[in-house]
Amino acid sequence: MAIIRSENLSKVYPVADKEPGLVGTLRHFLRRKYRLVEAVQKVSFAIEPGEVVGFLGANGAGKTTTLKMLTGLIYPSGGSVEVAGFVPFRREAAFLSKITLVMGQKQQLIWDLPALDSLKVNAAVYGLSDRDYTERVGELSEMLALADKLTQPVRKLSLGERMKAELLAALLHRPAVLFLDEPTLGLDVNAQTAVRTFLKEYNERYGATVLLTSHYMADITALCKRVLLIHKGRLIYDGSLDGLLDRFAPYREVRAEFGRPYSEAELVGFGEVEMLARCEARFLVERDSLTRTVARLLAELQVVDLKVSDPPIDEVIGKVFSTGSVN
Ligand SMILES: Nc1ncnc2c1ncn2[C@@H]1O[C@H](COP(=O)(O)OP(=O)(O)OP(=O)(O)O)[C@@H](O)[C@H]1O
Repeated sequence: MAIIRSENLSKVYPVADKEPGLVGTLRHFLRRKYRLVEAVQKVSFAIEPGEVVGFLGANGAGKTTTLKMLTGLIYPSGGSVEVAGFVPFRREAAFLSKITLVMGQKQQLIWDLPALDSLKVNAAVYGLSDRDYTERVGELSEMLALADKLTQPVRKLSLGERMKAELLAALLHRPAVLFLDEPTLGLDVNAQTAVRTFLKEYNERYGATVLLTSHYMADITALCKRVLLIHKGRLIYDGSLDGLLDRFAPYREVRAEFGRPYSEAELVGFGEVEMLARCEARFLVERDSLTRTVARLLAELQVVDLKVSDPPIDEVIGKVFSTGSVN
């Protein structure tokens, strides 16, 4: 049975429009003008326990708004939502102990205090016993390689260490559902990898369900078999990461090394030439004609080496975001 279920979930924000300057302010004061922003429109999906699902979309697509509705921070304007058997916006204590929301750009740890002090506050809020508290802090800080950092004031931690400490604080009550909004935002490559590895291990160890947004495709490819793609408030794809490539990138990338240089004119018949440098070339070839094209390349040209791969997923997603093409 699904642990997260969203049916026709919608959110409309009324946004006040104010002209600039003093006159604009006075006019706005006397007669307010509102415009409606349909941030999320009839979004439906269901997520099973233990799944790690990537939530993708360009800036302003509606990801954070959806996460806020799933965690009960805002009311939906329409549709229904259920998480772990609860209606999120009722914000019942039993619901809050089942979920966590981590936002890469927000922090809950107190800046001037050691993380351990904030963790004690969280333990009290969630009513953890001393035994559970000690055991969980020990286990999580070991998984996050953070043990010797918890006694330092948070402001003295590096960005990566701070994010790891934030995760520790967010997971102390061992929630069943993790909503992660850009958990690796701004981290260097090593810290990103550490956070990713931790999330994977956490999901495997505790069977937690994870819904994750990230602008770093490496996070998505490392963690998520399934992705949801939202575009201008509408869900335009729900399926496997591979299926996303099939649907939005109906071509494959062929890299070839030749025994002699070829001109672009000699190569255009094989596909869209993306790169040509002396004896090397990169083409985009339609998936449907891939076998035929490769056979022709081998038969008609002096091919020394040949490699076929999917185009980089960042490129594919970037194209969907910029063109809005859903076909
Ligand atoms: N409190 C609000 N009041 C009015 N409009 C809002 C509010 N919050 C978000 N919006 C608008 O709703 C739309 C969706 O925003 P949202 O923050 O959900 O997008 P997002 O996919 O999370 O984007 P990003 O990746 O940039 O964080 C945007 O057009 C945004 O300007």
